[in-house]
Amino acid sequence: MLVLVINSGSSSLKYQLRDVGEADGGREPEPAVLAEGLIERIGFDGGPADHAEALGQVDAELHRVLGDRTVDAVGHRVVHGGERFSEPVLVNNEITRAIERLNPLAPLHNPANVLGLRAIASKWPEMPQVAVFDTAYHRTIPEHAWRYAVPNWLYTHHGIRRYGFHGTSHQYVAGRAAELLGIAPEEFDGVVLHLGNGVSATAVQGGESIDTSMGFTPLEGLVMGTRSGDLDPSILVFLARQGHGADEIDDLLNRESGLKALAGSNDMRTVVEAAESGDRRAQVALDVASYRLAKYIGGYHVAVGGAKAIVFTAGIGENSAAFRARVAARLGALGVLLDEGLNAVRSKEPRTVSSPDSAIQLLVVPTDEERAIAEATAAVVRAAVPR
Ligand SMILES: Nc1ncnc2c1ncn2[C@@H]1O[C@H](COP(=O)(O)OP(=O)(O)O)[C@@H](O)[C@H]1O
Ligand SMILES: CC(=O)OP(=O)(O)O
Ligand SMILES: [Mg+2]
Repeated sequence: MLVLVINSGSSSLKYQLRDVGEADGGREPEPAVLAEGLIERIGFDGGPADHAEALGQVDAELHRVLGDRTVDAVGHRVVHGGERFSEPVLVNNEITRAIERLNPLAPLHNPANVLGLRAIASKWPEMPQVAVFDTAYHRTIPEHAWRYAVPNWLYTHHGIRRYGFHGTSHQYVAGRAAELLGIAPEEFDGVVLHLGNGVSATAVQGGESIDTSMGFTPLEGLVMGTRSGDLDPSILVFLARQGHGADEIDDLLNRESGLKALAGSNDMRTVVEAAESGDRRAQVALDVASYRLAKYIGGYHVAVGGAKAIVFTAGIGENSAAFRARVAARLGALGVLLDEGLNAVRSKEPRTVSSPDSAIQLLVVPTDEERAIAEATAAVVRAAVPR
C-alpha cells in the first residue's frame, strides 16, 4: 500500500512516500521510502502561497516518482488529539472539526495539521486520510500524573491537564528497545528520552506510557533547543505585571529560551564544540540540560518501579555521544555505567552503549515517526476498507 506521510508545520510541509507491505503474521519488513521532501516558506516570499499550493508541488514530485501508480492513503502527524483520541483514526469532516477545536491547545502545530487535512480533502476528495496523534500514546497516563494541582474548572472548562507529546516516537522506540532486549513490548519497563529540537522523557511501564515530561503544551519539562522547559509559573505573572504581553512571553519561552538562551545556539553540535573549546556559557548550558534530564530519569526510574533500560533517541540522543556521556555521568547513584568505546561508535542501528556491569542498560534506538505513521495509516485503512 502506498502511503503518503504528511507532517505539516505552520510554514512548512514535510512529506514521505512509503510502500507498506502486507502483514504476513511475522514482523513487517521496513516500508520502502520512495520519495521524501520538505517544502518551506509557505506563505512567505519565494515560497508557495498556502498549504494547497505546497501540495501541488508534492503532487508533481509524486507523479515523477510514481508514473501511473497512485497513492492509496495519506497519514498525518497531528500533534494534539486532546482527551478524545487515543488511537489513529480515519478522518472525515467531523474528525477534522474536532481536531480544529483543539487548535488553542497547540497553536504552533494543530492549525497547520488541519490545513494539511483540508488541502488533501479538496485535492483528492476520495483519498482515505488517517490522523496519527502525538498525544495518543500518553492516554494511558494515570490521573495522579496528568492532573495539575489547580481548581477543577481549569480542567472542566479549558481542558487544562497534562497531555504529553512525541507519543508516536516514544511508542515506536519503546517497541524497538524491547526487541533489542529480547522481550515482548508489554514487558518493557524503562525511560525513553526523545532528544531533538523538542525534548521529552517518557516513563514506560509494561509497554505503556505512565508519565511524560511535556504537559498541557510541548513547553513543560526539559531544556530544549529554544524552549525553557519547567520554571516557576510566578515568573510569567511577574513579567505580565512588568507590562510584557502574552505574545511576547510566549515568544520568550518557546523561541528565545533553552540552549539558545543559555549558549547562544539551539544546535547541540555547536554547543558541544563551544564547550569543548572552553566556552563557559556552553559548558553551563550542557550542565543545566544534562542535570535536569538526569533528575527526570531518577524520578521515572521510581515511577516505573525500576527501569530495565534508559533509551536515547532523536537528533541529539542518536548522534551526540558527548551529551549521552554527560547524562550517564550523573546517573552513578542508579549504578549506571557507560561503555565509552560503545558510546563512541556511530551507527544507524539500535544498540547498547552501557557496560555489562551497568545496573540499567543504556540503549540508543533511532526513532522513525514517518515509518510508524505509515504503518498505522495502512493498518487503519485495511481495517476500514477490507479487500
Ligand atoms: N551529529 C550530531 N551531533 C550532535 N547533535 C546532533 C547531531 N545531529 C543532529 N544533532 C542535534 O539534534 C537536534 C535536532 O534533532 P531532530 O530530532 O532532528 O529535531 P526535530 O525533528 O525536532 O527538528 C539539534 O540539536 C542538532 O544539533
Ligand atoms: C510536540 C513537539 O514538541 O514537536 P517537535 O519536537 O517536532 O517540535
Ligand atoms: Mg522531531
